Amino acid sequence: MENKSPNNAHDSKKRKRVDGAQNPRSQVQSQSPLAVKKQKLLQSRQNLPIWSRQRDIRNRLREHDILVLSGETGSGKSTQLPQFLLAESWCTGKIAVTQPRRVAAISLARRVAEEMGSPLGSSSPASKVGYSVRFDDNTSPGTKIKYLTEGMLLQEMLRDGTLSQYSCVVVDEVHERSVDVDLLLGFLKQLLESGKRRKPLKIVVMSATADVESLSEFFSTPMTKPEVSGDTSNGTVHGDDEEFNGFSDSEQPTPVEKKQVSTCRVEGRQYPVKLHYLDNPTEDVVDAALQRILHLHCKEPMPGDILVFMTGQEIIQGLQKLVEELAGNLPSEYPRLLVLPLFAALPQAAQQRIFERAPPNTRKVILSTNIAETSVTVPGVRYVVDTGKAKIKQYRNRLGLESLLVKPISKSSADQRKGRAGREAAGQCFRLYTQQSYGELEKDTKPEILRCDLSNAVLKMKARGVEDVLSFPFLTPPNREAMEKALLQLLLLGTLNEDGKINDIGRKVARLPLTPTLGRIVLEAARPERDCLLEVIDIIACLSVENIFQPTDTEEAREKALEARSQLHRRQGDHLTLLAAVQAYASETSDRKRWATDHLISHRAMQNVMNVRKQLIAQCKPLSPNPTIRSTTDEATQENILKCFLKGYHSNNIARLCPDKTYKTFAGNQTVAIHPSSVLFGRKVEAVIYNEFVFTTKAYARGVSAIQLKWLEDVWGSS
Ligand SMILES: Nc1ncnc2c1ncn2[C@@H]1O[C@H](COP(=O)(O)OP(=O)(O)OP(=O)(O)O)[C@@H](O)[C@H]1O
Repeated sequence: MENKSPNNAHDSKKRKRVDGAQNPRSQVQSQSPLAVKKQKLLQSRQNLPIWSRQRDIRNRLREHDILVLSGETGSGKSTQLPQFLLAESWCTGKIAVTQPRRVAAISLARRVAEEMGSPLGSSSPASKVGYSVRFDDNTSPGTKIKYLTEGMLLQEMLRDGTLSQYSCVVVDEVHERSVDVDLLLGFLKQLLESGKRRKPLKIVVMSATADVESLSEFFSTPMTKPEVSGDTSNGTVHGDDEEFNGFSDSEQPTPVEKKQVSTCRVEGRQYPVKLHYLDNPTEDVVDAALQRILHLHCKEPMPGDILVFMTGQEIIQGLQKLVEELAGNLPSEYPRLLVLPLFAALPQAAQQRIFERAPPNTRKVILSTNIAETSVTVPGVRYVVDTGKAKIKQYRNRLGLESLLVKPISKSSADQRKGRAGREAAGQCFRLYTQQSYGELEKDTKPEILRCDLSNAVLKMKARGVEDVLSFPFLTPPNREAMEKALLQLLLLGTLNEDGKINDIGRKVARLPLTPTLGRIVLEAARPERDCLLEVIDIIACLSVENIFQPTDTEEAREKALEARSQLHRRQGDHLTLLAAVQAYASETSDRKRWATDHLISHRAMQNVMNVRKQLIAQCKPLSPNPTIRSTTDEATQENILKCFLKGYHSNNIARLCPDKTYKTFAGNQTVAIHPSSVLFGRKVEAVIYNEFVFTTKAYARGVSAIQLKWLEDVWGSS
């Protein structure tokens, strides 16, 4: 039968096998699934617009240290450019490729490993491609190309200031302008100008919508005075490059050579994307998305998956329910619908499901926040539905409050969203707004540094030895008031000394993969007086993942949840309730999944909590090598746990009850209500701490616990 097969591909495979029989070496090669896949992907790589620019790009980087590369979405920047550079004689170390988000870092590493015929990450010492994201370092000693989040590269810079293991840093999707990317650009500029690297370091900055002019100017204009006054007191190891001690304040400015920056534009994309707008604005964007999904599903041929951009987790889960209900009622001749949510707090394994091909006769519908907006290729997606909105972080200096607000996206974001279609074949993008509304959008999203709490950024700068943070080379300098506020907050947290220098606590906090606030809470818990490190880690692990409690959006659901979780609820509030849930889950030895279902708790979120908890315990070992396990029914322990949070939250996340029975925040004197999801909902206590200030129909505090005002003296009085 096999011999008579008319299938050419099959024949050619067979021919290869016959050839291989004569040459054992090629037999091994031709049979290795990795090599077969590599060969198969080579063809598509060669069709990418960037392929023909390979020689040009390599030449530019031989002559220049800095390249600003722009090119349309899907032209091949993220996957191809690092591979082009591997064979260059200057490339003796690794190539770091930063991404704004872990979902992109992981999926790009997986794709590039396939393209190179390499195993991924730590799965084999022979692996050439890996990734590193918070709580997951998947690299091997042989890793040459490492995709990592911007935050992870900043963490690496705290340990190795000259990035001595790298020959090249590619800063991808720079248009997103996260705080981390802005810090990274500043540090890289300082590093290049310091002349402290023995081996060359090449920098590539790229994006589809990069502001090439500002970036070139930023890198080519020398700093008048180098700003880094190296912090060597933390025992930093700098690898085999010369130590990057920076410059002390007393040193005279050294003339810095003007850097030549090369710029390059890659034109074109492989497949077109047809754009559609609404004729009239819609009032109900969720309903418009639902209608569009069903219309596409019923009218458009298979295959063709749908990617929908929504604002946040709750709205995504709501729409998921609606789509699933309606899809369940469709006549059987229609293909099946598989709805997959995607948002930041979702565990990694669940996020990665979107990259699996849909089962036969099934259409994938991915409901995503803007985390799938840049860099990712979701296999199978032909249609993008864009609601035109995103949750955007907003910081109000005066109040010291950071909140997430739903706002219209920028043109640049809309174009990135559109670019998620047309990556494997021609695609279509449905914008659920009018063409006029598109015209009215801002060109770019405002850099995060102009609209967020800067304490994390400032602590990172201080930990890296930047004394005068106000003159750090920022692509867009942040508001001075916000910087001063951050400095003050770090001082109140006890991470800086009165003279503004980082202290031991600050250094320890900067090394934890947590915000300064959460890091300070952990450090407080490790103090012998408090001695509740493991318990606080359990709570912080919960705060680092999606909500562990199943949503209760109706009164009936709320009552059911109250009953199911009654044994876990703690009258002191949500922090100790989370702790009770984690401890009960961890001690469940028979059937954890069942336990989670019975308590209306997400098993998936709990698995993630266990993972984060394990990693935080490992990272906190230096703080307390043998932490005690405390009885959490003991009142003194409960009080200590809450005092640790009070220490970290300081006056920012505290509200007290006023005579008119409303709660008012300490910072800003804002009226705030306890969120209905809290176990303290409806209760009146003298004061509360809370994890989040959110504004939906009104201002709410979420993740709330009761505290006593008399604790303040004990907590804030101590260093
Ligand atoms: N995981 C994947 N599965 C299938 N095809 C992929 C995958 N990743 C990349 N590709 C293919 O490679 C092309 C180039 O992707 P790449 O991410 O390198 O482009 P890019 O220029 O960086 O795009 P963007 O600016 O949108 O991030 C995609 O359009 C797609 O055809």
